[in-house]
Amino acid sequence: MMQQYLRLKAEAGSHLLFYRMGDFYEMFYEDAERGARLLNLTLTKRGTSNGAPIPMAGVPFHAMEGYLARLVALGESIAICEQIGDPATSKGPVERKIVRIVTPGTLTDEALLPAKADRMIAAIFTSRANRTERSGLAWMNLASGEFRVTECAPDMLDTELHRIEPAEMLCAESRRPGDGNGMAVTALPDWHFESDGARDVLHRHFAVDTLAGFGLADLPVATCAAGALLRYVSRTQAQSLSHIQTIRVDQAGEYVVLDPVTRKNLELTETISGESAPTLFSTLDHCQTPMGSRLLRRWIHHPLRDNTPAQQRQQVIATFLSAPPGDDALNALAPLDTLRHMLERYPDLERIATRIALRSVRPRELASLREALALLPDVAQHLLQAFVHEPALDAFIQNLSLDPEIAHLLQKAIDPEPALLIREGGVIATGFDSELDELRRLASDSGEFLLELEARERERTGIPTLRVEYNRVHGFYIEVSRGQADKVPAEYRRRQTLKNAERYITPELKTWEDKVLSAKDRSLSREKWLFENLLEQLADYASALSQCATTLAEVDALAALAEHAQANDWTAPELLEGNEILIEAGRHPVVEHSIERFTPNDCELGPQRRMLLITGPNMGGKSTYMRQVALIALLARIGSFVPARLARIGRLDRIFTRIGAADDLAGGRSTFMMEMTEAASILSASTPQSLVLMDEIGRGTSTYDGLALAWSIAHRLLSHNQALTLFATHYFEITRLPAEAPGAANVHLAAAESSSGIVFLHEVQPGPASRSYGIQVAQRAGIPAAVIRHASRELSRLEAQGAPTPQLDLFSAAADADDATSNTSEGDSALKAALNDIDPDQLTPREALDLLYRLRNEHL
Ligand SMILES: Nc1ncnc2c1ncn2[C@@H]1O[C@H](COP(=O)(O)OP(=O)(O)OP(=O)(O)O)[C@@H](O)[C@H]1O
Repeated sequence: MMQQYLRLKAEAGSHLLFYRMGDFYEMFYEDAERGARLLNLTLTKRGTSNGAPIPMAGVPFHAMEGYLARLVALGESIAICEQIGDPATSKGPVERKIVRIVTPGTLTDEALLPAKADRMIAAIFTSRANRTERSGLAWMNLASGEFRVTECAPDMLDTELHRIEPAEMLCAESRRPGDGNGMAVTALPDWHFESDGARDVLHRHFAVDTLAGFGLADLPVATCAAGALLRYVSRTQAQSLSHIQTIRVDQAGEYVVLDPVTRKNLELTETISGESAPTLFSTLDHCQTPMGSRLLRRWIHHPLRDNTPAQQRQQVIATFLSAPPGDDALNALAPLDTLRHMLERYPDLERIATRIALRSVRPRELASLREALALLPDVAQHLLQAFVHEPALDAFIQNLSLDPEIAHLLQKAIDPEPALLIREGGVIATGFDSELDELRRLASDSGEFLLELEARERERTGIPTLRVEYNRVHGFYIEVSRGQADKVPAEYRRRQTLKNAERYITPELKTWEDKVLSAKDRSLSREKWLFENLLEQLADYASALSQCATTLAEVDALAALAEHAQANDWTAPELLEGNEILIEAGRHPVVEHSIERFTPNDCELGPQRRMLLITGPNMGGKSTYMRQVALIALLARIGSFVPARLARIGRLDRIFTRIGAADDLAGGRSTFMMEMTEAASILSASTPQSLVLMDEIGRGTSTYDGLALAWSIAHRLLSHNQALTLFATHYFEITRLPAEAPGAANVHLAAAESSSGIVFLHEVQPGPASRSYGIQVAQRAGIPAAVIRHASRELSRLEAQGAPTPQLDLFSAAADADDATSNTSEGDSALKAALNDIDPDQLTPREALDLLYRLRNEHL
């Protein structure tokens, strides 16, 4: 057996091997040690190898899913090996085979997948193409069948990976990145990425001779990544990947680029501290189905640059909101609410469709699919009748009309309440197959025959206590008490002797038993065969089903956005072609829920007013204001309504944020270094179509260095990048920038002082703030009164001394100073040389006086 194990382990490579033995999956050697440690299992021993005991650890087969989920969450991959031979007929160990490989990125099992997030697997490859270094990226959502590729410059790879958020990343062995960024990294042999081989894998899968039809002709590096990815994923699945039907190219420029820092700072789907709520997604996710939630999450991470698709979504939301409630009192729900109630009853159709394609769907999923399909016409009907005519809704209605044959087939084939697993039987409905019905009747119709036999035998033998019974070990038997045993007829054969009774079998009972037991076996295998046939038939509908699931997800996500817009008084933003952002009475979409009275604020940015310098006290609301502007712009770009009285949002290519940094200790970079790295990337990549958020740049170093840097960065953004910028700062000196540079304007968050301390008004007003109120804020934070008094005295002293205000243009000031110093030192040395040349003892008093005058004239 160990030989067989070692052969399979060699096949499994670095994956943990779950080796099926009876009711357990066992792990051996290092796998056992690793598995026991990760899963907290008892490590035992089995046999020896070279005299040393072999470590072993196992999990019960019925609990495998839970253990797999835990291992996958830890980034492990597992090869599952099953017994495929028949133990009764095998000589030596039963034949075993690796039937499935579970890796973090290739999950399709409901139990292992998060309901509200996609699990992607990606492959990256960087190589030279047309004399420039390019990075190719291919990614797949195995659970939905989505397969995409893109190419980018190598320095954008990290940004692209954060957009996709793969759970597992494949790379070439020789180009393994140092840090997986929380993803499980799997290195593959370099030749998997080799161009001809990769192309070949794709050609064979899609049964095509050229990839030009998919738009891959100009993406040679991405093609290599796509081939390697498809090869890897096929190996992990026992079934063909027939549901991967196409490959889509993500065009550069399709989405507003959000770098990893910005996704984090804006708390789109995760808070800065790593929680899942409150985030923009958790606030908006009123979806009724898991596939709707997943789509909404994808939308939030993929704001659109083009206005048209965003406007289409907006239009549907507006249509959902404009329909009045029904007339009759019984049906007083607004059509949107009715729609959402209908969606509530849908299972995860998207994933069921995939498991149909992979032939791994469970009987109960088919039952829920049957119920869901019965509801489809109602949803389509409702979309048609309750809302005004709208082209996008027409397309939805069309996609929701599936071939009725599939519902019909499920209705006929699947039992109203099917068993959990096909191997238990009880999945195929009565009436679907006459042979199965007959076998089932034979297998279960035992009651009457046995009663009749018992009555007949009692009468024939004259033993009134004679009983016909069954147990699993001995099968059917006739039991007679010991005292009556001498009365049994000659054809009774003894099966078992107990203390007080004898058990017999008769030829008639034996024949009947054989028939029943074999009928049971035959009915189970007939049922399994019928189920497999059914899956084959259903597989033909998998792509129509998945199309229908996508449509339901879209309807659900749009209905959720409509619901949120209605409940929170959001408005439809106007999407413009130019680069401008105009917001009236805007609110922060997440913070407005955690605060009783949120103060709305305006924002106006455009070609003539590209930068707002935002000042105001700590806690005044600067960060909230900046984030709310970015989030409103982002919401507009995903096609949602926005929290504002009015919003006009132009096209954006990127959103950048540089908001308070935490030390990147793991990456070995200090706060200041992080701050400057982020600022550097903004200065190098932002354009007039970018929205840039800069919060307190420069505060991580000494005052003058910080101020000088902040000033110069603001200046550069304004004059060179010309990006739409919100620039919050505590350096009041910078508020003089608008006087020098047109295109910048000062605003401040207002605060007032009252007898009980400072009051934050959270209102954005024109002009710079007059003071910083740092000491008042510190007082509110609970700094001891003695310290506050001391600080106030110190402040008055500094103000009285007229603490030097640094020159604004510090760099040129420094340069001037440098010049001055160098002049002085040159003068010094000339003076020194002149003095050195003098011999005072040789000078008359008159000559000494003349020399003194001369030196003064020359050197002062
Ligand atoms: N528009 C608003 N209406 C009501 N409350 C607000 C508003 N904006 C911010 N706040 C509240 O004020 C608090 C401080 O806001 P924020 O962190 O944005 O201030 P800040 O000026 O950036 O402070 P710091 O300079 O210390 O970072 C927030 O936690 C929020 O509760």
